[in-house]
Amino acid sequence: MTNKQPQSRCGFVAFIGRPNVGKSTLLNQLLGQKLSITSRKPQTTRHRILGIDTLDNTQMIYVDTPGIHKKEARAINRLMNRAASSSIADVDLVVFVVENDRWTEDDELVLEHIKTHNVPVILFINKVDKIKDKEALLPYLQQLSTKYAFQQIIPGSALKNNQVDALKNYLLDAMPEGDFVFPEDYYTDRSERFLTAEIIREKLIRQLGDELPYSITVEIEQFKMDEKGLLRINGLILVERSGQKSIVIGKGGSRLKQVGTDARKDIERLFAQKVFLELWVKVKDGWADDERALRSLGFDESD
Ligand SMILES: Nc1nc2c(ncn2[C@@H]2O[C@H](COP(=O)(O)OP(=O)(O)OP(=O)(O)O)[C@@H](O)[C@H]2O)c(=O)[nH]1
Repeated sequence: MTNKQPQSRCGFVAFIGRPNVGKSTLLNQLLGQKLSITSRKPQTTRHRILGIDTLDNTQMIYVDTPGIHKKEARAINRLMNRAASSSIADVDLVVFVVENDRWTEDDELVLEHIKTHNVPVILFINKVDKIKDKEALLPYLQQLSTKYAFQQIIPGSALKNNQVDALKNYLLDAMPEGDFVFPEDYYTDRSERFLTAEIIREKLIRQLGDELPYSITVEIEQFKMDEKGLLRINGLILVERSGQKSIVIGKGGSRLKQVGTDARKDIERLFAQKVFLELWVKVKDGWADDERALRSLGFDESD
């Protein structure tokens, strides 16, 4: 018998539900500290955001969908829901979040929307901590189970972290076999890195003014939360000539240090999070033998 390696699994999970039912809170709980960075950013739920949860050989990519509410629902087949539906169309599982004790017209609309896609749906009934007498939930559960052939109905509380593990275990089991889409240390989408790179670039421009060539680029090499809850970021500043490198670094490293300090403060404010930022400067000339940089330019071996 061959010694078979455990097959990796990877899938997309969409979170959907009317506004205020607790989707962000639930995502935060599922991801632990990982997503709290994203969620503290204003307006995240307006956009589709990704949280990436990699556990052993399984990677789950959480897709948050924009809230659906009545006004917008009138245009349900148009604009706003394009984002939501595209994220439903290509996911492996949908987590439909509703509130403990009431099923509203908006919930119905969300369900109608979900029904148009042939994906398995888990119903998470949130905020049950608000209900003193749990028995009172039973008729509601009964009622909901007749609405759709949900894979699973899980009553719980995102806020109190109640039954969130049960949901997570279900998600883990439901992920199809496949390679990871993101590196293991990715827990947010690229926009986090992009914003960070932009802040560093802005500080460089401010520090260097006219001395700075347009073509300076910043790459975020590492973006990772350590076990102490410190966000560790390594930024690589790419310049075109070695003369520019010394300009960026400044006398005794003073300029780069200033850029780093200013950027770190802004990044900390953006993510509401302590940050450790390290910056390096490299000359782009070396790109020819830098595989990563070549890839970022769109070349690979098959070209
Ligand atoms: N009691 C209780 N409150 C909760 C629970 N989950 C979330 N909330 C509260 O409900 C409110 C809305 O939660 P969010 O996570 O922001 O809801 P959302 O669905 O992401 O909302 P949108 O961003 O508008 O789509 C917040 O005040 C949360 O603290 C829960 O399990 N129990």
